[in-house]
Amino acid sequence: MARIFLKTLILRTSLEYLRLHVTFSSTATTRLSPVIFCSSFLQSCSWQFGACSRKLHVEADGPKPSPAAAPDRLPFSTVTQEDLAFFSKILPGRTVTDPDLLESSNVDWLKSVRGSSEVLLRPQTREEVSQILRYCNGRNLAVNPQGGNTGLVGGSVPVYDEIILSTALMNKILSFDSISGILTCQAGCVLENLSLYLEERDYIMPLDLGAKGSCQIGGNVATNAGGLRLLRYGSLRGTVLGLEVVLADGQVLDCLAMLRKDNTGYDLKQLFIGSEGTLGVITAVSILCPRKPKSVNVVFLGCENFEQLLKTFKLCRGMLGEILSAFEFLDSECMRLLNTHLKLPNPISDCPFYVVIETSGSNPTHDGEKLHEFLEEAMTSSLVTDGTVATEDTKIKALWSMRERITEALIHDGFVYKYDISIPVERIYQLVTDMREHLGGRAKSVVGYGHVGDGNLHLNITSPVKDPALLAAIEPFVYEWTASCKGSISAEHGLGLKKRNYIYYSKPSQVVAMMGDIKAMMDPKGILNPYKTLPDNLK
Ligand SMILES: O=C(O)CC[C@@H](O)C(=O)O
Ligand SMILES: [Zn+2]
Repeated sequence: MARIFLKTLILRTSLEYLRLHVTFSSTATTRLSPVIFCSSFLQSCSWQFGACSRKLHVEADGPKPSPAAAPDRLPFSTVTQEDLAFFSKILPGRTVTDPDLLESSNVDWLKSVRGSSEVLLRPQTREEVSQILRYCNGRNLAVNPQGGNTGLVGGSVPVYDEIILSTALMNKILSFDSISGILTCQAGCVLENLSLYLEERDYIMPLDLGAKGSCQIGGNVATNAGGLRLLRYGSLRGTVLGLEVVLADGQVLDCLAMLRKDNTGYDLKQLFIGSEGTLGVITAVSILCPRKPKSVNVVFLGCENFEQLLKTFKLCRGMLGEILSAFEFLDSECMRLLNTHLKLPNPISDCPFYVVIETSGSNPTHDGEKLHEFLEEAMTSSLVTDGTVATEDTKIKALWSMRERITEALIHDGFVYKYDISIPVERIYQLVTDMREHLGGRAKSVVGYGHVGDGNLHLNITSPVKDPALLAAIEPFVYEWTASCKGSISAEHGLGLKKRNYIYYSKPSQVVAMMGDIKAMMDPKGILNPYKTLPDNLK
């Protein structure tokens, strides 16, 4: 009975309220409820599935960093032939000095920060990392720890000639406990590979990012990456159970607990989560993984204004409760860029705002019923004006790409100024509106998208080329606006090189000074990822 009811409801819904193409999913024989979906949209974008947006590289002739962005080079030693001989001895065949091979490690994914390192080290074990750091500390050589190099704030590349210490070859899974769901692996494991490994065992990673095909778990933890599943599974500060870290002087700090509960003193691993490689190099991680949901649905909806979108979020939380796993948004400007630059067609009719809602649960019938009830309520109360639903994997990926590939679409629009703000959710879009008004016609595009469920806005502004006058109009306006709402000027991307000097907009000087004390205690010579995270002039 329930299934027939569902079928009737969704068909009625689609006919009366949604202008949609109705097709049946490939699982329609086992599930009676039809899937509402635009099939032409799916065909046209099927080629790009699995192609992680961060894998698409733009040409390597991007702009050089502005001199103002980098402080003067600190008095570290420079790498000598003797140093290279030492590295080659401990890392035979894994000490890279060929400038062509170093090129992609010297420049960030956005091509906005470019270092001039002459050596890239590729250790495979914590012992090798320990030997490298002990040596560099003794010689006063600066080190830039690097994971997948997908960061957006210039934290993952050298600023000058720092030695690049890549974790890419530290890519072994060390253990997985199928009862507790605790995974322990080396820091260089690529997030997508971990996800595939876990999915075969009926588990998933607690985090998911657009950059999953390239980013590494060590970098994710070092930056406390947020991403698309945070609403459901919380931040890495909760799901990371243990870390192994090599300190600046080469000591190995074993905090690799595999326990959910451990109140024996200070939780030192938290110091390294989000410290962007400035306090130690993470070499292994243990992380609590959720069970793979048996039923996943994704809905793509259109709203007339941001107020309706927020009401939809409130309704969604109330009606979907425990099965809600993501609530993301994009504005019509993002849609325009997806259409123009990536040729991704809008799966629904044009609307000022779009929402991606994901549900994950253990009972497809129960989840389907809840979702349909929510959709009916959202449509009858005119909170949403159009929409489409997917339950089948390929179609789910197609809808997700409308959200995940915005970063890539922006790269094709011009030089991108990126802001990653968290403020009380009611106000997140006001910043975009105010910025548009403030800039007038000076920017090429001003777009807003992000994680509504986490109160996290991604405000991105583009110009045909790098434009210092535009930057001067954006900053400090954007930071002052954020501080006036007691928000964070970096919700999930970190401070890196680009945002380090704006830390005071979100943290009191006393707190920043204490961060400086911790850095001085743990890395007295300051060799680990210099010029990042901490401001140039500690107050
Ligand atoms: O490109 C950005 O500004 C945001 C990237 C990422 O955090 C996202 O949520 O898509
Ligand atoms: Zn994000």
